[in-house]
Amino acid sequence: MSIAGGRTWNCKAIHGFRETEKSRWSEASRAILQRVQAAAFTPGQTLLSPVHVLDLEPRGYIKPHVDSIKFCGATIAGLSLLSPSVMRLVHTQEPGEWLELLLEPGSLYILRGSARYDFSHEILRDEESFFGERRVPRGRRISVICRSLPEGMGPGEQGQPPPAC
Ligand SMILES: O=C(O)CCC(=O)C(=O)O
Ligand SMILES: [Fe+2]
Repeated sequence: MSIAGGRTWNCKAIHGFRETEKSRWSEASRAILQRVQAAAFTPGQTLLSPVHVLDLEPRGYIKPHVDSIKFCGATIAGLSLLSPSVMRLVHTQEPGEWLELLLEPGSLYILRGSARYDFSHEILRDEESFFGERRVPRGRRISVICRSLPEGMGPGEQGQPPPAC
């Protein structure tokens, strides 16, 4: 399955989804992407292009993973749209060290530093979607994800496999 013209990546971490890579945006969307990029990236970082758009169905979820360092650099910035969701970060060496983020529609999360490399990230499935005591019912969720390229990789050398695999 793919969104208009998109390429489907077969990824084990993500369930109940379709996705695409998008390089053409309306002027209004470009302005939003520029704000995201100004907030999340330093001028020295080259961005993976095009932008990754992920459409998770209400029953869809993302299992814990660390984006591949082969294809994704030091920063991941995700704009979370439509349904609220809970993102959980768990330390890969110390599973008792974890935190959860409530991603309200329109919120932006930025994974960099330790959060990028030392913690896995996941989006909880509807049955487990709680933020503390608060139930966060899941509906369709769309995320728009900007990533930096691995250090030293030029725009022409971008790898093809999905960062989550
Ligand atoms: O949907 C998101 O916000 C995160 C997606 C993700 O983790 C990935 O594509 O690697
Ligand atoms: Fe990821």
